[in-house]
Amino acid sequence: MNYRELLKDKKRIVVKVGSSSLIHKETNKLDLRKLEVLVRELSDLHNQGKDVVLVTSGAVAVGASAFGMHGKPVELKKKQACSAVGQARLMMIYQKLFSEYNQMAAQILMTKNTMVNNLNRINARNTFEELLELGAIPVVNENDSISSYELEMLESFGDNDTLSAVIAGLIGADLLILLSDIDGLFTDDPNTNPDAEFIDTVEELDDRLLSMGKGPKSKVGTGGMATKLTAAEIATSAGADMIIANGRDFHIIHKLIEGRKYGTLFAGNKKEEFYLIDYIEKLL
Ligand SMILES: Nc1ncnc2c1ncn2[C@@H]1O[C@H](COP(=O)(O)OP(=O)(O)O)[C@@H](O)[C@H]1O
Ligand SMILES: N[C@@H](CCC(=O)OP(=O)(O)O)C(=O)O
Repeated sequence: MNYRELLKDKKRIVVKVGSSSLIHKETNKLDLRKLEVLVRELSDLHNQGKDVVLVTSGAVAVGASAFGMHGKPVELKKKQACSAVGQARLMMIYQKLFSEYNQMAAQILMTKNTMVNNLNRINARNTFEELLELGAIPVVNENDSISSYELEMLESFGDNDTLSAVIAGLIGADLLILLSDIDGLFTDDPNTNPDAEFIDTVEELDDRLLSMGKGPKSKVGTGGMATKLTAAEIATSAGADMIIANGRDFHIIHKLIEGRKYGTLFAGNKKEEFYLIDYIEKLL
């Protein structure tokens, strides 16, 4: 049997969408038609009886456009102010769209610090479990406007790729889907190397594969593929399958669940002794 055919039986699915998949590049404003498709796809997964968690970026970009800024701000406190305004707007729109499909959207804002602290981590897990039990769809982002730990340690925001994998591990998800502006993992960044080859399936993440995303990281300026491969390491070690696919058209979500061949699939490979905290500490 084709491994991808098993995807239709997944019960608990985390979907992460990057800013680039949600925002009109020219204006930094939300692509509302795409958001509608995203929400409809997730609502339908939920109607199929699956637990669904959405990890969404976009707060800084939406806030920047609300303030009339051109492009995303560089200065940290400006980014924080933008995320405070943008997160509220983003959530208002998700709430409205999910309610049109009779779904209950719930907001959870997290920081790495939340995950390191044992009590906070257990609280977060309990909240996710209760929300899913009650039939809500948690909508998650980093708590950018107050995430002082990351600011002190890294002087920049963390990223939602690793956050979504940590959440997948925390709640025992069996599938993580990262929707990006690229078709999946290539042997090198295809935007800079025309000879880069597409990788369909990764059964075992080894150092050679992990290094493929590292080089181009500095060139692309964002997390790029490096953070997606870190996410793959966490999610697959926790036992979840992970897919990186193109978020150009969010209809891809149901196509992936149907087992159709899009994106790069990383097969879950649960480590005998998997302790999420070990992986989180490596990120700090
Ligand atoms: N080995 C690779 N395979 C595919 N894409 C890569 C690779 N290395 C770097 N990239 C870059 O990663 C980008 C996607 O990451 P990113 O810009 O952070 O997207 P998102 O906003 O969706 O998280 C691609 O557009 C591509 O330029
Ligand atoms: N938390 C930030 C985005 C962080 C992030 O990982 O962004 P992206 O690389 O677009 O997924 C925001 O909402 O603007």
